[in-house]
Amino acid sequence: MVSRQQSRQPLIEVRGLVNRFGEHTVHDDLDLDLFPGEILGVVGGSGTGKTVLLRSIVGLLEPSAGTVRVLGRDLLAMSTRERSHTERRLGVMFQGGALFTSLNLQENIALPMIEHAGLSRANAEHLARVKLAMVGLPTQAALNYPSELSGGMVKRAALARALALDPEVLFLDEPTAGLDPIGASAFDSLLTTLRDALGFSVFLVTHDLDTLYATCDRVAVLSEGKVLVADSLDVVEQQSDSWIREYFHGPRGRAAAKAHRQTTREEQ
Ligand SMILES: Nc1ncnc2c1ncn2[C@@H]1O[C@H](COP(=O)(O)OP(=O)(O)OP(=O)(O)O)[C@@H](O)[C@H]1O
Repeated sequence: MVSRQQSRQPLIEVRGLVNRFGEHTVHDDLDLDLFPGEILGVVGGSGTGKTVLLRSIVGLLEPSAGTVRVLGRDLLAMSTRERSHTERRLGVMFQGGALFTSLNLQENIALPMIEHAGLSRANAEHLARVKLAMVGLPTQAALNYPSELSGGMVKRAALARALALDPEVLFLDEPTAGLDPIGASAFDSLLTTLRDALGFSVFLVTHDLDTLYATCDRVAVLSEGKVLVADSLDVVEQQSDSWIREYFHGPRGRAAAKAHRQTTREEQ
């Protein structure tokens, strides 16, 4: 796996981030960077604030303090117009997909193109069919409604929607949750293939160890309100922190690492 971040300006720069809900401090002076072209995995125990961090970066949640620079600009200091322009350069795939159940797939994916890029309905639906093909869905699925699809197909459709406006950064929140191992592994391959082909960067919140090993250039571990470490898996695995040891060196972590090393050997 290629590490692409060296000596590049980060696309996303989070500095001194604080997020509080009442008495509960979720982030306390958190720093994190996302570099061009990389897939950054974000992990941590339940409730460590992975989703809150994602929401703070994409502008869905106003942090209590700190700065978030997105594509070189301070998100919180932008005018509403600039902010909405910047937010269009970010694609987000939420947990569960969040597709509109009353729209078929091509309508779901065309919607952001009509609303934000001003495309005609016909052009948007044509492009939506291209996006659906790009994520590996059969042509006829364009006219299906989300309820008519398998979990794996819904995930692919949600990915197509996140890619509708050709984002520079893609944010994924637990994209393989609920998929069987074969479906999850197919999603991992799709993600790396699309990243290699289109060159976007990925902020990937996940609990899925196989996904981490199969896709990530770097992994950031959240703990006690901060990023404990953000580095390659080889480095992260070696940290002495108890959660990291349990996560990466427990039975599931060992199995994922072993499977990854075997796949890497077979590919060489
Ligand atoms: N709008 C909100 N109001 C109050 N508390 C919130 C809000 N959003 C998140 N929280 C709290 O912030 C903490 C972090 O939530 P978050 O969903 O980011 O965790 P997470 O690391 O993504 O967890 P998981 O791995 O279980 O999905 C949780 O304790 C949650 O209850």
